[in-house]
Amino acid sequence: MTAPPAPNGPGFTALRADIEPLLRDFTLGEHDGRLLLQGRRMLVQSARSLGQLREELIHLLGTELARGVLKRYGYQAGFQDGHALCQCHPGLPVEQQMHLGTVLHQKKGHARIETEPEGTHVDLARGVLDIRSRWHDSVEAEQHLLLHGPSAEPVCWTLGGYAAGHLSYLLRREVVAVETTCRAQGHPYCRFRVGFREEMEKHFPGCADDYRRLDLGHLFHELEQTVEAQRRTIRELRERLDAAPPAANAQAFAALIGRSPALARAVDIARAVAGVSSTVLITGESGTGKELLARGIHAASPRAAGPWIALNCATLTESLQTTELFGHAKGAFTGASGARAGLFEAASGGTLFLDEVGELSASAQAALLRVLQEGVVVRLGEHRERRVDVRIVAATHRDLDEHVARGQFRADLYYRLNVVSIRMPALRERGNDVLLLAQTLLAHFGARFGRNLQGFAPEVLRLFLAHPWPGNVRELANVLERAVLLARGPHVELDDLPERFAADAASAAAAPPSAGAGAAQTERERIAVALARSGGRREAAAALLGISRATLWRRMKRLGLG
Ligand SMILES: Nc1ncnc2c1ncn2[C@@H]1O[C@H](COP(=O)(O)OP(=O)(O)OP(=O)(O)O)[C@@H](O)[C@H]1O
Repeated sequence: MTAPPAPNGPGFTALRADIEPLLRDFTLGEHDGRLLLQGRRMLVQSARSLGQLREELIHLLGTELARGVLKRYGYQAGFQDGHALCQCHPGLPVEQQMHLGTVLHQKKGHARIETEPEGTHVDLARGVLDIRSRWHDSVEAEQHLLLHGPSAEPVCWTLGGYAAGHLSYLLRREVVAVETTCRAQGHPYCRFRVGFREEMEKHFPGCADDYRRLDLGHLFHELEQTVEAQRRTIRELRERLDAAPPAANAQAFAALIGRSPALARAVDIARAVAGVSSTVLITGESGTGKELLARGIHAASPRAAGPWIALNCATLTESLQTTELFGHAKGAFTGASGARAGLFEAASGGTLFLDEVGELSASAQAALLRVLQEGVVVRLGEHRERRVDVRIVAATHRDLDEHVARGQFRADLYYRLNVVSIRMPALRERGNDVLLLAQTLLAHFGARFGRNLQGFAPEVLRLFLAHPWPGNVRELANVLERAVLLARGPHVELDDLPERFAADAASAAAAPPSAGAGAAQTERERIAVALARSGGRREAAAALLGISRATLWRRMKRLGLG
């Protein structure tokens, strides 16, 4: 930070242009790789590591406590540098020492500092210190924008701390630096006001509070509250899982066709979690019905009458992700002719479904974390925080664990999203569901295209059961839409399926029969076909097969047809 020349202060002598060579003692040791300033070891670190540290502190301690820790860290850095510089140049007048500190602060890469002559008054002999300055390209604001997105408050905490520390050392009095506007708030540069604590307190009450030591009692209290809130959520979830589904929930998941235990498990968890407003992460392959399940959660929740908004994050560019989700002010970027609310504001009172959440950019991840932590959004180019009440259901077909391990997805965001996770099973794990779905989709497309098809040829059903369905239900729907359009007779035949099924059929016919497994497969297929023909009704299927309902049940259990 510190004080560059103040033209109107009597004790503030003009600075020499050659002051920078005074930093010559800032040398790299040749043998031991140590960077020294007057015998004190210095450190060069990447801007991102500061950003990451800030971010973890904010996540761990909350913004308020993190700000205090980082200001004190900056204060120590400025204080120590002030001491080292005074040792290097013991005879240098204090005004020049102040400038030297500014040069060193700049050289360390924190910001480019420019004094505002207007408003700056320094007359140390009379105890006057009021420095106004502009800080261009603050590293801290840059990192904050990168990792957290725009901020409603100034964020250059270590930088301000450094200024305060350096001047406090030089002037042997408590000096405070207050950032009045910040680049992270959307301003072109940051502005600081620096002065003695007593005077500054008059203009900025409480401005020295951050320099006090950490209040551990407060921290523990917050931690306890968080743990207790999580315990409450878990208790509530347990109770809901145990209770019978409430009537209002009954129809919410009706669109999800299937009776397999794997699907039932996913729906059970979704139904249980619908009533609380926890964030939910739905995982599973593409086309398994993640969005359908998310809609069910919304429909079964107390927010059902509120908005349901779905966004596929993969379809937007990085900059669009931020503006779509969080909105923007008028003139925030070229072409922003008017202010616009983002989807978070639009979804307030309801549910926002973030599909392909693994594709969110780093800045959108940071802003999303803020919404999850603090329940506020800041539109791009604005300073104002807007409170939103949105339930987030996110989905991904990716392995987010791996994404986190590779540093492509924030671990803290992952944990926040993953409060409850639901895995949608792949269609090939759902046994007979494929036949039930096929029947339903046949009726659906038949009605849409005016075709009255009665069912499927048995070999088609066999192929459906054997097919791995990499595209899951979406692939099945596409296959059936095409088949309904192509079918000439009352049943869907092998010819009506895409060519890959003909190849499957040929290889099935060519495969040598394998004793036990083959018999089981045939029995499984016969049962599956009977169930499909009878629309899933076991009694009718048993009658078709000529066995009792109990025998059918036993055989289904043995063959894993659930
Ligand atoms: N169990 C089901 N019953 C009825 N229709 C289903 C079922 N599962 C999925 N579908 C249908 O399959 C299609 C794909 O479903 P959805 O979009 O929910 O999948 P997704 O897992 O979200 O896919 P993606 O990951 O590609 O976004 C939709 O048309 C949906 O209605």
